[in-house]
Amino acid sequence: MDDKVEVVFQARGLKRFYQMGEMTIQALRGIDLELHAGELVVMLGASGSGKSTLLNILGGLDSPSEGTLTYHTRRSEASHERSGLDLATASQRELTNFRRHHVGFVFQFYNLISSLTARENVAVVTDISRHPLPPEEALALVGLEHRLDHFPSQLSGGEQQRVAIARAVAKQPEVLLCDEPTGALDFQTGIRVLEVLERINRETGTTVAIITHNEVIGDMADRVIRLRDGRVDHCQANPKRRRPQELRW
Ligand SMILES: Nc1ncnc2c1ncn2[C@@H]1O[C@H](COP(=O)(O)OP(=O)(O)OP(=O)(O)O)[C@@H](O)[C@H]1O
Repeated sequence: MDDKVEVVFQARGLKRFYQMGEMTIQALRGIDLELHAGELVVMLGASGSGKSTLLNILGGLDSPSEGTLTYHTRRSEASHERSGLDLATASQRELTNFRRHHVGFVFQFYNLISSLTARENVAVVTDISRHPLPPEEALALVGLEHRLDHFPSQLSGGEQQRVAIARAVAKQPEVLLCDEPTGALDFQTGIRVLEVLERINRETGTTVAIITHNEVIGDMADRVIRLRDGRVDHCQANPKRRRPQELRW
């Protein structure tokens, strides 16, 4: 491995089982992987391959049944965090702290609060953050500086997703985890959202992981990780990242 690569997540033997009565569903069957600081990773896989399960575990929303998952922060406010936090054995308090200060989430459906404006939806998060961007700045980063006082119902689907991205990046997370961020959007709008994610990665150095079943999106990544049947099938570095506006599907 390149000496300069800084590991943000290291997963070893990650498994996630679901017990459904007599039946055990093996969503993850032993995942080994690393995510690197500052990279843009696309995780591809067929429906049911375990993508969302993995992303939820990386984000501290869920815990593995077996295995280890170490998170290394580049920030220095807590020495135990600096030396690596095992999310598999972390307490609820540590997981809450991790989610609040280190990761941002973007989901297929935007989960905005309908009674709050774009600015207020972002402020909900910045109010409890350690290093927040002003909501106006976060919204400018996603190209919505002219929509600050619009309510979700007054915004298009793509604009709502960009508010959701602004909300996720306003706390200046080290990692941005995106679960099918373009899944509910048409092609043009989806490209616009990918441009925003690419820009955030390029300009702020935030590690970005995007899960999708859309193979084409893999071309904009530094690395593509393919999941199959709860395992990493293949990991591949792209010689060159393509800009989202070059993608077609
Ligand atoms: N809460 C749950 N209870 C039981 N089984 C689950 C649960 N969540 C996921 N699974 C199962 O685990 C497997 C992996 O699911 P997961 O949602 O991670 O796949 P995915 O790759 O994200 O799929 P999709 O692209 O369709 O969203 C599937 O077989 C799914 O049915």
